[in-house]
Amino acid sequence: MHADGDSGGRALNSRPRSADGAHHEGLIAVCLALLLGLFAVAVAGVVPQESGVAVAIGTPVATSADVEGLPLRSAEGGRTSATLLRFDLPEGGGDGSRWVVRVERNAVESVWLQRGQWRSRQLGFFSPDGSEGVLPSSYVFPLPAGWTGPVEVELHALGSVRRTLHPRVMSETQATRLEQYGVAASAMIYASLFTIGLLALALFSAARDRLFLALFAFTLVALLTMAAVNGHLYQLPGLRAFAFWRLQGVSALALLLCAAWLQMLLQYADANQERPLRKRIVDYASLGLVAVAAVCLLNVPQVAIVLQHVQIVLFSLALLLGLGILVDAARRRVLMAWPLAVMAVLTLVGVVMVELSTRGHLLDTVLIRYGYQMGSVVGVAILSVGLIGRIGEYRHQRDRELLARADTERRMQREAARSDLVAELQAKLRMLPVGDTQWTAFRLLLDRLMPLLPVERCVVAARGYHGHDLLVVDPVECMEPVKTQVGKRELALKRQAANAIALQQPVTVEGQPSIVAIEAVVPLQIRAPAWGVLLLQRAGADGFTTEELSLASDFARLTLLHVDQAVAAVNLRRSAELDALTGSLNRRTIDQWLARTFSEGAREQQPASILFIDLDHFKSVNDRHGHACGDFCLRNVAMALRGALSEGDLFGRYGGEEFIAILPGRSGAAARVIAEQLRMAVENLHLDWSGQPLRLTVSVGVATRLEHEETPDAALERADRALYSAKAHGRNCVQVAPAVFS
Ligand SMILES: Nc1nc2c(ncn2[C@@H]2O[C@H](COP(=O)(O)OP(=O)(O)OP(=O)(O)O)[C@@H](O)[C@H]2O)c(=O)[nH]1
Repeated sequence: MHADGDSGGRALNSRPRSADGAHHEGLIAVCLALLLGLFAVAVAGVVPQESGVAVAIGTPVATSADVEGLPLRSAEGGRTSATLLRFDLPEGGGDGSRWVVRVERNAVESVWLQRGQWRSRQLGFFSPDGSEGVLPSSYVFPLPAGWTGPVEVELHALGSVRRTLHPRVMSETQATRLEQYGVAASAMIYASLFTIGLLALALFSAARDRLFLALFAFTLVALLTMAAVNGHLYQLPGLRAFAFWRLQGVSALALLLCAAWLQMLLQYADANQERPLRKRIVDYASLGLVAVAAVCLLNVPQVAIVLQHVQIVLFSLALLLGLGILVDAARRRVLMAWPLAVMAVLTLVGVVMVELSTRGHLLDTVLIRYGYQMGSVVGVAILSVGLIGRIGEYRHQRDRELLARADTERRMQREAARSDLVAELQAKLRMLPVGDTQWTAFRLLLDRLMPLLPVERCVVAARGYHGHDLLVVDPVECMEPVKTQVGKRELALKRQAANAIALQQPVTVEGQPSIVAIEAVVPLQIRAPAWGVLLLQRAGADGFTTEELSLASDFARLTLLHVDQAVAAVNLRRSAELDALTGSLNRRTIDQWLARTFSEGAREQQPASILFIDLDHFKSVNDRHGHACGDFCLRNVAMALRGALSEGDLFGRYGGEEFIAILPGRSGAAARVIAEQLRMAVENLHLDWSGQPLRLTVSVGVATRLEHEETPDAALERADRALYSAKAHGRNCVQVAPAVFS
């Protein structure tokens, strides 16, 4: 079974939005369109018909009217406008209630009705009367009960800028119904903006993105602006002072809203990064709008008159600029840009309609009055959805970063484990005997590999690797069952060891239908006929990733490399230190040990002795049986002599048929005894060369370090003379050199 896992991270879409994201956006847009449709149908069904008594607008009383309705001119200098309303009142109220004159709430200083001595209460936009109720949408003047038939009444208004009023006569019940509708519409608008504002704050605290703080600010300004436009701002105790700026305050807020809208869109469409020129244009436009808003707050009446004509142009320009940003964003497939663009167009149309109605070109209806505001709220809601959708993009981005970081950390962890393994292999394998080298190396391999791979069992099985069979198991408790399993699978494992790449296969247990584990077989690159495998077993059906398998292969390769190097180094060291024929220490090594033994003996005031051992009449062996027999004898004599020595004694071939034994810590007497043992060991050696028995003897010269001697030269000379003496005494004997030979 091949590993089919990914390489540590799934490929993530790097495009700004996936097809899936576009699909979601479409779904959201459809839902919003449906909601809007439902809303429109509900509004159409709920808005009461503005039926009532026909009102004929008569000749203005104080100033001339140039548009239908009631034109109002600057109130500076105390001028008011008044017009004569003519209507015919049937007997009693339309539905049993009183007749009222209802005028849509427009930004006038004050408005009232007058007929002869009778004068209605005086109502004002900026100073709402407590009796008008919560969130009033009109000025309502109840008419005296006795008025029936043709009635002529003057409508007086005082204002700072030109406004067109649309008075209507209707029953009080109908006026109340219209009023309730207005309250509901404005309450919905404020509540929606308030909720979106709170949502923006919550999103800011969750996502810590300034974009949501900008959305909160935008929503707040929108809420204030709409409350000011509808005249409700001045009902709130804390904000009543805003009435000081009259209409200019409303204009200032509306201009600020336009600036906030542009900045918001810039952030939303991410244009500040991609379109530097447009960002500059939008920044300048926003600055310009803020500057005009600041001028408004100077409260100069002339500015108010000029603004009355200019502000619609500024609003439209801001909306168009925003529309441009949105269309561009929609082309770049920014989430929710198309629905937002549509809402921007609808809002633009709504604003223009309101302006036309203010100027008397259109009837002032509740739908016109609140329609564009509701459109704006829906726009803000769409904007919020678009921005919330961006959270998904942030999440993708963050996921990508987290994955990349996790990947880097994992790679660093593996690199660290790899270099630790190399360092440990180098440090520990240096001085070990060959058999221990392999076991230690594979133990290190498992120790380093297991924390990196979640596995339940790790095994190294090798046969004939540098002459050794090996089975290293982690955890060690599994040794016995693993030994049995490996024994049974020996042939199969040998075949798998010949593969070039790691494989994995399911592990099943008899009687169980499902896979209980996955086993990876990583071949060890050992030269045939030796072979070896690294077996990794993971519980469950989750296989190993190719990355994991290559990691295991890499670690195994490194381990083998270091074992091979260590074994080669040991062999090299041996060949440098040992005599090739007999396997004893060679002359060079013996010289080093001699120097060391003597200097240590002198430093620690310890005795040390030297034995020179020379084969007797060896030339005749060579001559009689040939050099091969001579070599055979040398090997066997060396073995016998080595076997007769104790641990701690050193033995080497000094040259030709001459051997040397170094006996650290041995006095002359002890050395004599050992020399005698060596002599006897050779004498008792029964060799056989091509059916012919061979008997050999050795002569031994013994010398011991004198108290002052730090180097072996003199002692060597004494031992040599003692050997010479032994030869002279008939061979096959031991001679101890006196302290000074005479
Ligand atoms: N086969 C073999 N012979 C060696 C080797 N090294 C030295 N010899 C032989 O050892 C013999 C030494 O002979 P000699 O020095 O005359 O001494 P001997 O015959 O042992 O006689 P004594 O030492 O006086 O008892 C020579 O014939 C060398 O050729 C070796 O590595 N292999």
